[in-house]
Amino acid sequence: MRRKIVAGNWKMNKNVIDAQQLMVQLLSYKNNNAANCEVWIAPPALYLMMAKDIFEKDEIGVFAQDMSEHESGAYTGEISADMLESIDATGSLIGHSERRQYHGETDSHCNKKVKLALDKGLIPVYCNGETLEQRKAGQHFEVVKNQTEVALFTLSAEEIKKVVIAYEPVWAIGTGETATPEQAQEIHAHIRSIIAAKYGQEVADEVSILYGGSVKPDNAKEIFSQPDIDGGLIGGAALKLEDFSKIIEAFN
Ligand SMILES: O=C(CO)COP(=O)(O)O
Repeated sequence: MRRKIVAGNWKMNKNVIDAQQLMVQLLSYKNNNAANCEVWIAPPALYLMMAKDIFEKDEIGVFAQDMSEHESGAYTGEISADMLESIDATGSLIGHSERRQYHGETDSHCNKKVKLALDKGLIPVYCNGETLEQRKAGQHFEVVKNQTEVALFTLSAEEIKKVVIAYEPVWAIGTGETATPEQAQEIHAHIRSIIAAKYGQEVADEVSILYGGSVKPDNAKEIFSQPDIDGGLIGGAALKLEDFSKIIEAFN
């Protein structure tokens, strides 16, 4: 059975007081409501240790938004897989489109990061997805195939089963424009078939593939009901308990 997940990517939002408040609200929500999925958050790195303190029984998975491709050393501003392991973080997002767009991250960087994360027992949430131009040019299947192969196909079958993939079409991120459930399902099935072609269907069936891009309380249920969509990576709607909890409940 592959895992079902609702993950919130907080991006660069909230000061420490607001971050703490939302974490405490989330904990109380989680303790008082049965969820049919795992709940994860990726707050800014500065708040990861606070998150680990608040979710001391691992009620909610705690993820970095990025981690270094290097093990340690003179890389100012970066955080390493080792550091994440040392605070018992659950994992890290890797290759988010905003990292690609603003920080020049490529799939070969992602490949190194995914491997490092796995070596440290962290869950990599590998993000991919096409731009608007690529979709308009009909290249989306090819782009996502290439991204997936470059970033993940040096992994063993045992390793790839531990990776969570988040398909996030760039044109749907923060735009209010969502892929239709059918458009998302089509790419999710495509990603699974690419994995199946290399690793076999059994392995492919174990890989959780999340959808991200303007998931909101009013569209989550339909998106999550697609057979190859195992949950969501939520941006804007993860910043308020009211919205995020409704998205979690879309699994019920
Ligand atoms: O980038 C995203 C999650 O990583 C999606 O962001 P939005 O939900 O704000 O579109």
